[in-house]
Amino acid sequence: MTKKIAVLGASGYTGAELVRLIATHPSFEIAALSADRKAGLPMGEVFPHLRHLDLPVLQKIDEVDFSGIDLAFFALPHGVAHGLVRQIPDHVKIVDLSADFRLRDAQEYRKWYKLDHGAMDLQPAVAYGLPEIYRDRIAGARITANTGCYVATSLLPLIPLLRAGAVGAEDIVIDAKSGASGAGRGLNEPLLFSEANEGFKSYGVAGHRHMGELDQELSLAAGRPVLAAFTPHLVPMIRGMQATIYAAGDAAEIQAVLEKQYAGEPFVDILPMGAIPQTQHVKGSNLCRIAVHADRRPGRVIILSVLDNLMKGASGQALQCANIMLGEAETAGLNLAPVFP
Ligand SMILES: NC(=O)C1=CN([C@@H]2O[C@H](COP(=O)(O)OP(=O)(O)OC[C@H]3O[C@@H](n4cnc5c(N)ncnc54)[C@H](OP(=O)(O)O)[C@@H]3O)[C@@H](O)[C@H]2O)C=CC1
Ligand SMILES: CC(=O)N[C@@H](CCC(=O)OP(=O)(O)O)C(=O)O
Repeated sequence: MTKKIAVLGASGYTGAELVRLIATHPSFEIAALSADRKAGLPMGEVFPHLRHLDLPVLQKIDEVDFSGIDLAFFALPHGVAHGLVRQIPDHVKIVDLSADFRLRDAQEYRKWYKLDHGAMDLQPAVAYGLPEIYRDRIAGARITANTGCYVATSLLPLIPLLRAGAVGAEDIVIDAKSGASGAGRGLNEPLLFSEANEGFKSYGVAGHRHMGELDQELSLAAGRPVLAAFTPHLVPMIRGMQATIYAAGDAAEIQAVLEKQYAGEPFVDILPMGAIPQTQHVKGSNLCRIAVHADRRPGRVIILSVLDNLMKGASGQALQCANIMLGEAETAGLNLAPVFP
C-alpha cells in the first residue's frame, strides 16, 4: 500500500535529498513539502535538478494538511522540532533529522544547543536513529531522532568495538572532516566559494555540539563514561565525510568484531584490513565504508570511516529509519551505487 510522506524543510539540502530518494521509492509518495522563506515556490524552481518530478508546491508548515500523511521527515534546523512536534497529529510518524531528540537529557541539550527543550517528556519513547544498532527500537517508535552526520561516521565503528571491549574507552581520538554541504543551504560567509575553496580549517575545537551526542552513545556502549577527543574540519568538497579514529586495541580483533557485527548489513561495508576508503567511493550512496589499520605503535589502531553526509549521514539514513518504522524493506529507495568519479 502506498504511504503518504511529508518532507518538512524540503527547500534545504537534506530535504531535497529526501525528495530525490523518495522519487524512486516503490511505495512512498510525496504528499506535502514545506519551506520557510521559500514557501509558495514550486520545488522545481528552488531545485531545478528535481523539476522533472511532479511535486507539490512548497507550503508553510502550518498550511500542511497532515490528515492523510503517514510519516513526516523533519529536515529542519535544530530548535524547531521540539516546538513543532505537538502540532503534528498522533497518527503521523516522525523522523527528525535535527538534533532535537537525540539527547536524552534536557540539561545536555541546553549545554550543547543553548536552548530549553520543550518536549523532553516525549524523549523516553524516541528511538535513536542508527538502524544497524537500534533497529528493533526504531521499528516500534513513533519518533526517530536521526543520528548526526559526524556521529554516525564515528559510532558505526566505535559502538560495536566498545560493546565488545575491543578498544580502550579512555583514549579515543576522532579527527573528522566534512564537505561543505554538511552546513546546509543557508547563506553563511565562511562557506562562500572564495572562502571555503582551496582551504582547510578546523572548527568547533574542543566544543562542537556533536560532542554531547558522542558522549551519550559512546558511554552507553562502553557501560561507563567515555569522553573522546573530537575535532571537526571543513574541507573544500561538496559531499563526503571521514572520521579518522585513533584508539588502543588489537587490529586483528577489531577487524573480526566489525566483520561479524556488519555481516549481512547492506549499508556498512568493512573493507579488508589496511585498505583506504574514500569519500569518492560512497558519494550519492547510503554506504558507510570502514577500514582498520594496525598502527606502528604496538597496541594502537587507526580506523577510517567514510560516508556521504547527505546520505548515510542524513537523508539516506532517515529513509532507512522510515522504511523500518513503516514496515517496508529497509533498502527500499536506497539501492544506489555511489556516483564516481
Ligand atoms: N546537511 C547535512 O549534511 C546534515 C544535516 N543534518 C541536519 O538536518 C537538518 C536540515 O539540514 P539541511 O538540510 O542541511 O539544512 P538547510 O539549511 O539546507 O535547510 C533547512 C530547511 O529548513 C527550513 N527552515 C529553516 N528555518 C525554519 C523554521 N524556523 N521553520 C520552518 N522551516 C524552517 C528551510 O526553509 P527555507 O530555506 O525556505 O527558509 C529549509 O527548508 C538540520 O537540523 C541539520 O543539522 C544532519 C546531518 C547532516
Ligand atoms: C560543515 C558543517 O558545518 N557541518 C555542520 C554539521 C552539522 C550537522 O549537520 O548537524 P547535525 O548532524 O547535528 O544535525 C556543523 O559542524 O555544524
